Amino acid sequence: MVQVAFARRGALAFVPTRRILTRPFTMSLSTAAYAREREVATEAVLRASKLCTRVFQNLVSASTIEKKDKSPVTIADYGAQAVVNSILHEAFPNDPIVGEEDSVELRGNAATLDKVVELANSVLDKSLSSSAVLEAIDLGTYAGGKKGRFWTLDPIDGTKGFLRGEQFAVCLALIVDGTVQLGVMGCPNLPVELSKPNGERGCLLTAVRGGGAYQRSFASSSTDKRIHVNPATSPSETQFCESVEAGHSSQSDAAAIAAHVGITRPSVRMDSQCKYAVVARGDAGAYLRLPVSATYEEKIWDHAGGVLLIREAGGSVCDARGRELDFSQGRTLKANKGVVATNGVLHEQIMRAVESVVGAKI
Ligand SMILES: Nc1ncnc2c1ncn2[C@@H]1O[C@H](COP(=O)(O)O)[C@@H](O)[C@H]1OP(=O)(O)O
Ligand SMILES: [Mg+2]
Ligand SMILES: [Mg+2]
Ligand SMILES: [Mg+2]
Repeated sequence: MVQVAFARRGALAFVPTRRILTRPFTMSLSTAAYAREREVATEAVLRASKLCTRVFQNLVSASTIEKKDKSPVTIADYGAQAVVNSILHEAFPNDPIVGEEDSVELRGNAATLDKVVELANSVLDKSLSSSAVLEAIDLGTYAGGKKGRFWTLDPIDGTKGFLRGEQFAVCLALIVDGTVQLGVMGCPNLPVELSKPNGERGCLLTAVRGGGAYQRSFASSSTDKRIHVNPATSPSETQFCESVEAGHSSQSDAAAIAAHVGITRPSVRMDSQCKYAVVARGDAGAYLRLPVSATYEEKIWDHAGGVLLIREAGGSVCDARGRELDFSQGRTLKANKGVVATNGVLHEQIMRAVESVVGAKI
């Protein structure tokens, strides 16, 4: 517990200086806060990531069906949600889950359900029946809210990126009384080093509140390495990161904001919460998500883990109006509009530009 206290504000004053200097901000995983949750979440996300990669390699072209909202959803989304929910429920049977998917369409499609069951069982140590898989998926129907502890899951964030063979992420976070305490993100297609796109791919990113942000590669021998945001003090030294989909975030407003702060490098465009990961590890200076619709409400599972990663890597996050993101409002971030995540140093400067470009219209 002593080592954990080093990372907590307030506890620092009681720790002798020499010990701070010799073991700065280190955490022992066995004694850290939420250690068991982190272990279980990591296991769940890695198994779900394996399932997604298997689907992409073998089945994706044959198995895309359409949800009523027309967004693509594959057997991988369902399978990953079944796997993560089932592992979470076994370890923490009293914890509710806010998950993106539900089983409604799957219940009317026996052939697809069979594939989902086979897939889920291929990465689990047990054999779930069809009804157990449906029940596991529907553990994700919790409404969220201000009080208590719950998980939020996006089994595949960036389904469009997944279908294109580009970036997607399995995103899991633990929220307690409205505050994100743990985030675990599996990014199967993300290069371990962005500058080496043909190098090793597959990253696990983890953050515990007050305990730092870490990355390791999917390779089994890999160990967690602490990550930090880019130290750039001038916007011109860095670039923005934004959605591939112009319908999810205004790329023209982002270009205007970049021009305003003197960024000349093109934005890094990628799908999913991988954008939070690349800002947290310093590949980009900021992630802008700028509203294109007056009515769209961001979902908590699209942001919870990523926001914690940014903060624990030394960065800052708020919405496009400068408000704190509020994860206590239910399944959506209905009190917020858009998201701006930065390396911290550049936050005020970027927010001034955001205000001047989009302030009047959001
Ligand atoms: N109009 C919209 N504005 C912002 N985000 C959206 C919109 N429609 C869908 N999304 C969500 O954006 C996320 C992907 O973002 P990105 O483009 O950054 O990868 C998905 O979770 C997707 O939700 P859904 O999974 O329900 O389709
Ligand atoms: Mg979706
Ligand atoms: Mg999503
Ligand atoms: Mg999704």
